[in-house]
Amino acid sequence: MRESGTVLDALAAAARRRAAELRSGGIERLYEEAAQAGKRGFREALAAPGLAVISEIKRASPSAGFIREADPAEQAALYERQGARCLSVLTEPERFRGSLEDLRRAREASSLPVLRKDFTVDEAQVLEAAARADAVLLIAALFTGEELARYVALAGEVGVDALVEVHDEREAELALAAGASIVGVNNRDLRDFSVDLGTFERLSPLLEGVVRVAESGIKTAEDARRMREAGADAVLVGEAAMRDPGLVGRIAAIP
Ligand SMILES: O=P(O)(O)OC[C@@H](O)[C@@H](O)c1c[nH]c2ccccc12
Repeated sequence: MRESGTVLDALAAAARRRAAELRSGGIERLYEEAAQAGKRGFREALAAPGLAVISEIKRASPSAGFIREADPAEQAALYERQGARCLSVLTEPERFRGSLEDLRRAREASSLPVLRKDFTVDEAQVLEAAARADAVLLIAALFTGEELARYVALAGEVGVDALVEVHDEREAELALAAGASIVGVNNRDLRDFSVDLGTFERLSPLLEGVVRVAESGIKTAEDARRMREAGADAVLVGEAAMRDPGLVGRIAAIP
């Protein structure tokens, strides 16, 4: 596991505490809820022809601070009108000011597949996501290779797509070895919040067999075009789309 930054460690530790509470309610119940949930094809939406935009609902972040207040239902409907193919919703409460209620309301207000964006570190959280969303984020830096493979398999068993997020070559190899079918390259280093779109350009050739998502630091349609030219099937845009949803429409118009 990469020696990750203190913010990432703190977020993962908080997620572990929440997962323990979740688990205390009974893991069987979580399996039942996951099994009953309907699904919208997250992976299919990203794999369809043309550059897909995953538009994120994020009120704040450690790197940007407070971004802006948002009603998740209004934001979801606005993103859908602009041509987003999927939504990403932050559910981490402390540093991102998200919630499961945001996830529920965003998914209810649109027809788009929704990714639950949080610091998943436990089986219970995968099941919780499977009952409420169409995809779950697995950050490779938080797992050993064996753990990552186990969580990717679990996601497949309970019918939720897994977006495995990587930031370097080693993690890209881990994601492929774990059987990931969707890999997001985070252009932001979660240790120091530095952003380099070259990260996606460097790692993309390693990921040709899977659905490739370029995440973070995409501020203009030109940035998105650059990711497309480097092999991206999708771009995930948060802060810039929260500040200017019209950006989603400009990116969705890229052939
Ligand atoms: O706001 P940006 O620079 O467009 O980044 C969006 C998204 O990639 C970012 O929010 C993100 C990528 N991976 C994460 C993991 C946890 C929380 C957030 C993230």
